[in-house]
Amino acid sequence: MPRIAYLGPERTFTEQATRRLVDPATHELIPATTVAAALELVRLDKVDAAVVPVENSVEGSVPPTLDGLALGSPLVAIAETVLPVRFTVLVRPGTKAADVRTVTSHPHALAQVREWLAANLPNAAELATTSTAAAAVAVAEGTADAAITAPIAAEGSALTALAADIGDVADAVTRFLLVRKPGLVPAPTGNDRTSIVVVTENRPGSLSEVLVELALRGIDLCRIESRPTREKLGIYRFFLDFAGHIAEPRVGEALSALHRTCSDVRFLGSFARADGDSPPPPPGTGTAEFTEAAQWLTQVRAGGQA
Ligand SMILES: O=C(O)C(=O)C[C@]1(C(=O)O)C=C[C@@H](O)C=C1
Repeated sequence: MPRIAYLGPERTFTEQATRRLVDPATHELIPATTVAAALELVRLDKVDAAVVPVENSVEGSVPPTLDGLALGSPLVAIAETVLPVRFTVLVRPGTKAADVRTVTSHPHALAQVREWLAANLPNAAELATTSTAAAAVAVAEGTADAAITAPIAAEGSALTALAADIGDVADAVTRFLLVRKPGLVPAPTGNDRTSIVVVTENRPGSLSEVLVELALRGIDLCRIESRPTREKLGIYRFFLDFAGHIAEPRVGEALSALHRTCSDVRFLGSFARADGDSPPPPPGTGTAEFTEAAQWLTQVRAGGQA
């Protein structure tokens, strides 16, 4: 049975995302304590793939996931899913709001309920945990008074809900990736995302040259984000997500151009998009037009044009 690591323990948002991305009846789900640990299990061949959170609509990207994909031996995403994110506040039975001195959760979860905390638990100190489910464990063990968890963490728990269905932004969502070692790229679906990370030279215009390679080919950029390379101040890695699949000529040509001109390009995957529809390629940038233009060039090179 294929083994899939995920950010655990059980009852995290990531576990729910994993259950959407793979069939739990035919895959063994292995909880890992951190994103880095889940990715390491893949690199060490202890599991076949891992599910990790990559970005949230309120708090932005998940830095351990970006760094974990950019550094170390290559890993690629083969699928994604987007989950709605609402939270439950779990306490030990009998605890009232006035008793709560410490509230714990994953930093991304705490960031999404900050207004609720200010209004309802203004005196509680925040403690970071590795996941929302780890926060529930901390409360059960008595190391914190309240946990901000996924709604599913309340099910079958000895803890009780002080509040449910909270979150400062009503329609918050988190996107998760299924990643594995490089292998066959999933077939294009017509609504795909390609993810890459590039390092450019620090000179005027180098980032805009990257963007121009995409713009020239009518490629819709969905996300751009920078993280430090850790070498020295001022040198960054840029994470780019854009519509399209590496099998499409326009995407392939853009990637080849970036490979020629950037200091480093790492392909992080082409896979079916879960967050809406990609716009159709603008005129002149569709697969048929690229194919026709390549045939025309071949003919001209062979002296076939009058
Ligand atoms: O702690 C969890 O339950 C997770 O799956 C992690 C995570 C995240 O990294 O953003 C996932 C979704 C929520 O946004 C809060 C936390």
